[in-house]
Amino acid sequence: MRTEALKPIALKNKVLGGDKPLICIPLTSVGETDLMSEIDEVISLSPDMIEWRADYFEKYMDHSKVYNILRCLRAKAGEIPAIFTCRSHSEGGFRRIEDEIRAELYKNAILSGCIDVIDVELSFGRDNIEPIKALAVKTGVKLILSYHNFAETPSEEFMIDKIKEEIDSGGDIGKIAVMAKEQGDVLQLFNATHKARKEISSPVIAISMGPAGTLARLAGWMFGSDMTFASGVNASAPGQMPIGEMRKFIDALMKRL
Ligand SMILES: O=C1C[C@@](O)(C(=O)O)C[C@@H](O)[C@@H]1O
Repeated sequence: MRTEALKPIALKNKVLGGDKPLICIPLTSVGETDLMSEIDEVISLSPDMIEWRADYFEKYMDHSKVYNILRCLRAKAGEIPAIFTCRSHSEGGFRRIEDEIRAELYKNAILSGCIDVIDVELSFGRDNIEPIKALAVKTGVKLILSYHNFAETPSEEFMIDKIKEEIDSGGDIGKIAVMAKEQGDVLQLFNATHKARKEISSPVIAISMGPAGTLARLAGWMFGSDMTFASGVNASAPGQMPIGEMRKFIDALMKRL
């Protein structure tokens, strides 16, 4: 097995794939006014990164409103890097949005100059991913290619292959988020992360969802996961916990290493 040196990615004043795992908080408001106050509340919690889950936003069809939110987010977040995500319904998205519209949202978000990273499902397919990737490369936006499974934790081999496929398909960062039904599933995810880390030089994000997956959200970084998600105002996935609790736990573990 190859052991590739990890190549960290600098995002504003943060490093993905550095010594510390980054903690990201998602924004999940449906309405514009709520979203604006959610941005303020989330920033007051000082996350390492912020993810805008635009699939929650009711006015996703209104270009000028979407652009306005992106500009506000950028202005308020300052040096906190931002991820733009419009999750597909089949992989846990809040609402059903047509592929063409999602592709356009991603392109507009990249061109807005307000975001640092986009998160696109690998299942969006080559024809959709390639033009998004080309635009991202041109503008210096990093691409997370991701896989979500809200039903189960697939086999270790499947998860490792999925991460490799994400990187081979143009992802700067590979991500898997899978449902843990019992603690054995978390062990499986840890093993997959640990092995993938040895074979892949790009940053990796590996998450176990659901209550049984809690340990992976807290300690996944010890096995090679470079980012974890915490709840700010709302959770965007099962098992997310408040950032304060998460930070204390991670800091306690890091101090002893
Ligand atoms: O894919 C992920 C991970 C996640 O699903 C989680 O389990 O924390 C939360 C989502 O907002 C994010 O896009």
